[in-house]
Amino acid sequence: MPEESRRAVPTALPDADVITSDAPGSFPRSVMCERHPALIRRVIEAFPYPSELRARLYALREEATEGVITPLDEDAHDRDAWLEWGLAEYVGTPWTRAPFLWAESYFYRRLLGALDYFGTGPWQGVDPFAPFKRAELTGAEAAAEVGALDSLTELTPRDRDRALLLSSLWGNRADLGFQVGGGDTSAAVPDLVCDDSADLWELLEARAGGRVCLVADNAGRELLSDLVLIDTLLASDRAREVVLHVKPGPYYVSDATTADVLDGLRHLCAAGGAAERTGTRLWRAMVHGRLRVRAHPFSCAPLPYRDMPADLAEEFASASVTLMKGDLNYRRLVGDRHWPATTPFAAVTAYFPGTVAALRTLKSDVVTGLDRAVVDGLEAGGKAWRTSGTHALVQLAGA
Ligand SMILES: O=P(O)(O)OC[C@@]1(O)O[C@H](CO)[C@@H](O)[C@@H]1O
Repeated sequence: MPEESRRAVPTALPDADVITSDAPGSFPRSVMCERHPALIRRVIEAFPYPSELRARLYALREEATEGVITPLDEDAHDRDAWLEWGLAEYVGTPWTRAPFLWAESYFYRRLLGALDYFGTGPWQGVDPFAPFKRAELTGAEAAAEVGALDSLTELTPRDRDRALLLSSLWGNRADLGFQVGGGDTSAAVPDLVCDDSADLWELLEARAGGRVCLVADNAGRELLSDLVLIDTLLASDRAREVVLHVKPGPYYVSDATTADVLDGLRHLCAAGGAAERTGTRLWRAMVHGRLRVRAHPFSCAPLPYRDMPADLAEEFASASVTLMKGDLNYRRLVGDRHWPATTPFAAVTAYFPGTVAALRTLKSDVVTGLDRAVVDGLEAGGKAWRTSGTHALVQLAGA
């Protein structure tokens, strides 16, 4: 079994195979062999890349769908990090045989490399996903959600809290990689297969005045709702400080970077009404240090959080709660394995330093912490409830 984590999983947990994209017809296989080629096609259509960059993208598409993993260039700036993350072990392995989490992450690193994102030439730092993220931020849905902030004042504080948490959770379905794969983001608020939100708000009240870490997922609409959630935590002093973890570079199409946070803030400030007041408070919070943005290299690592470095563990340990947003962060939090869905969430996150809450729309196979009856009901429904984006969860552990 390929090693997904570099640290042994405690024996108290059920034996669960690491998820790979080896099985024909599986969701991971469709991501590696259909969604990624579709993404390469969309990126090429979105930019007037010169032929040598297009050729590299086509070569990556061939390698990542039918070939074996090849190493980074000797002079790659992050080669040591990737060697630390297991690159030498996987070179020569068919992409579909490596852990899905590892291979998918490496695909995005290689895509940036193919486009000279880390180079010193004219394409340095050009985010290949920027057009998609920008279009989502300026789209009709985002405008409607921003406009809805004006009516939040009509809600009771409790209802406002619930609405904001659901918005942050619901926003997670709007990830562009999911949409590239034909995911439906138009359905109503996702069914909650597990809902610890009441306990989460109770904990935030009890630990008022602490530091909340929010590990962001997608830019655009999801990030806007995360920013509004952060504002309400700061304005109500349920958080003295919020540390917003973003990615150090473009990742998984729509994952948020610092540039996306600034785009989101400017979008709120320019929207007028309650959105403008929210954006202005958040801008001031950043200036005065109550809202800090962090872009740790491990946020783009191909490994589970079980392998996180000490400095990141210390930061999460110091938080009153760490809010983990999205599907990819969930996979990294619990370990991307074929866990039985009833495996206790507390058991698979027992390693995590401090209290952690996952807010996630289900868009991939892994899930834990569900009641048997809920699983039986979902399975009876016959639909691809794990990957369709129609269900979501709020799970809390380590309180
Ligand atoms: O973390 P997000 O944005 O909620 O979702 C990311 C994600 O669901 O998209 C990929 C498929 O496109 C999955 O492999 C991955 O987990």
